[in-house]
Amino acid sequence: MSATARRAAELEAAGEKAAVLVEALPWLQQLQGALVVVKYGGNAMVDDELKAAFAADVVFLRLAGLRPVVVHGGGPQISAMLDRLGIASEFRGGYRVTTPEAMDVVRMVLTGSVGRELVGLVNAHGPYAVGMSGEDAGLLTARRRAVTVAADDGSTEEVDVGLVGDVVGVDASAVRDLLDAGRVPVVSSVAPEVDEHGVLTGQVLNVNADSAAAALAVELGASRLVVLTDVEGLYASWPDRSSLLSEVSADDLEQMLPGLQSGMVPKMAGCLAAVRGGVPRAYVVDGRRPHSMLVEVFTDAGAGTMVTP
Ligand SMILES: Nc1ncnc2c1ncn2[C@@H]1O[C@H](COP(=O)(O)OP(=O)(O)O)[C@@H](O)[C@H]1O
Ligand SMILES: CC(=O)N[C@@H](CCC(=O)OP(=O)(O)O)C(=O)O
Repeated sequence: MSATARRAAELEAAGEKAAVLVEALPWLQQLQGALVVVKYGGNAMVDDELKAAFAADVVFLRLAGLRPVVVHGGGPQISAMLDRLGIASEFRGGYRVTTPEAMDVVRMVLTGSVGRELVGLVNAHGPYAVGMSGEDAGLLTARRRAVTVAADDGSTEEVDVGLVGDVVGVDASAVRDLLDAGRVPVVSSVAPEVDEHGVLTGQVLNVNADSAAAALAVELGASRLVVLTDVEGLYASWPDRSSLLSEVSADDLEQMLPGLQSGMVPKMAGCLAAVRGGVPRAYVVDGRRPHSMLVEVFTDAGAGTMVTP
């Protein structure tokens, strides 16, 4: 390639980069100060490069004038540790059956390991991230839940999944304090249990991270809930790859919910709860693609599946 042709190619590439920045401009204006809850799922956080790209995206949101809050899972990491310790674990209806022994490991892995790692990756860019769990400053409280599982004959049964909770209370004042101080809260989904009178029992519960993110997004009045996962988005008839939905309304999603499988159950129930609770948009995006969150937030085309009220 001649020097002139190379120069022309460089200028064209620079123009394309500028076009991307210009496309982001209206979104940057619209989203100044907007609170965005980002749920980072365990299956999209098994690769070091992806984790670093995710942390950079979070810092980008913060420096672009948004207010990101990260809620993280860690299902595969919990399963790996349970395996190492020889503790059996299984999922029913998308939720981990959690014995007291497993609960200790869930808490240790989510708050003590996965959360710490994310905080470190974000803070490689500056002192932004502060890790906390649902136990800190009364952030979350939860009540035990049973899980409804569909049998092959079409009937449903209630299954006891042990120390698994639904969020019943959110006190987000500590999260707001951190946001006001310019920090990025990084939250793990372990929550103290309350009884039917709202009294703390002294037990902690394992809360699915999608459900925790949705509850926090509602309480914070978030502008967006972005759920990163290990699939392109929601498929209308999984696993038919031609059935990817770019958009779904809350009403249509509610109809689909009983037919969904495995990890998609709490994820889509969370998105539904978020938009029904006042969050204008919830997105499920492919966390295996680096920077998919930035594409979702700052481009016209978006990525993944958008849930609207
Ligand atoms: N209708 C569906 N659309 C997309 N994925 C589905 C669907 N039904 C089941 N799945 C499965 O759900 C998985 C995502 O859930 P999960 O593994 O719990 O994610 P995460 O770890 O990100 O929370 C996908 O990888 C896919 O295998
Ligand atoms: C009750 C329940 O299933 N809790 C989850 C909590 C972690 C989580 O949600 O992690 P992902 O987002 O990576 O799936 C679990 O034990 O795996």
